[in-house]
Amino acid sequence: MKLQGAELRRIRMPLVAPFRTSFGVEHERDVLLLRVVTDDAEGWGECVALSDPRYSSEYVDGAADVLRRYLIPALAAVPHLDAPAVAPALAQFRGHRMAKAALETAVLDAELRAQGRPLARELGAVRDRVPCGVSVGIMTDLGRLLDEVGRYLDAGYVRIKLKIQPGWDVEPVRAVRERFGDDVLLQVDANTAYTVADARHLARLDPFGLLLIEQPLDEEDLLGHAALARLLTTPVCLDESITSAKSAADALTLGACAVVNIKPGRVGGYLEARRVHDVCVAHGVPVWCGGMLETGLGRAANVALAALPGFTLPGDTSASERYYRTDVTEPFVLDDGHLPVPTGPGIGVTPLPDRLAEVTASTEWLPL
Ligand SMILES: CSCC[C@@H](NC(=O)CCC(=O)O)C(=O)O
Ligand SMILES: [Mg+2]
Repeated sequence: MKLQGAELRRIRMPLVAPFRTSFGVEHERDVLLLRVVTDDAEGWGECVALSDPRYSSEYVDGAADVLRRYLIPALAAVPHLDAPAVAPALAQFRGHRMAKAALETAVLDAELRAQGRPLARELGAVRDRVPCGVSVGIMTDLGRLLDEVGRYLDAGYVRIKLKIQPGWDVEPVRAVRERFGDDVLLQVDANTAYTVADARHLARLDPFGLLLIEQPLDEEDLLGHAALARLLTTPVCLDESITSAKSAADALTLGACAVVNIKPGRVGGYLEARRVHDVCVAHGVPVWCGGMLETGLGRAANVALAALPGFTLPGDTSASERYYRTDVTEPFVLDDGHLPVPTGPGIGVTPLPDRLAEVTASTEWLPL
């Protein structure tokens, strides 16, 4: 393939409700979508970077800038472009994994659409639907939390994840256990809000039979997570710390985690995400697919990834309505707690033109 041009599109997606984590509150997603035009086909990629550099160092304006000035021009120089050629062509630029992931995904989507191959098949999916968990934000009071958890369980979600932070951790977990029982699959996500000095406090979560505690410490503190893992019975899962297959191998070798949350945007794309999966499977470590409040475009690709054999825990692959009143694609609708794996070529979905126009804030065409 030869890259002929690329469109950077910013869309504004209001959330159905504010989503609060230990690093802030999201009311609306300012999403960067990428459409690449090649001589064979077009392809779509969604950049998962948030508006501000609070989850990681990336943010959406920075991703747009690095794509416009460095990443897209670098691909224009590749004579025979295909998805495996993207990462090597971009390796000269440091970091910016979410921006690189969006670009690689768009190239992969175009390549697979041209071949008529679904992404799930390309990645090695073994399932045609995936069980879905849901992420529940930090609330103002326990009553509202329990109402929201009850609604998600009634909707059929097979796993509940609670966002936690100092001052909102043991009590919400206890309240959910007391109201919904010990059989509900339950986990927590701290988004780096604690330090290893909080180990004794975090051990108070151990009696509640959690599946895992996600990213309790700073993303660079692998040794702290290894020390914490020795003090807790709840398995430690890493999210922000795992930025590549190599970093997954390092974390596992150090005993820093027993479970890995795989997010394609965080690790630089779906091809690296598969490598992270393969490393974890080789170590006998379960993985699950994390989420970044993706629209149906990123959601479709995540559901394909979540169908790989090592994804043995329910992911944050919720229905479109968890976050959006109207998605930019046909909505993903929960069916008996599962989402179907897209079967169309490439990521298997495309934006609905009218809906895309409604939410578009800006478009920028980069001729190459
Ligand atoms: C805006 S918070 C995004 C990062 C967070 N993601 C979720 O909690 C799941 C979000 C989703 O369902 O897409 C995480 O650290 O795992
Ligand atoms: Mg997380």
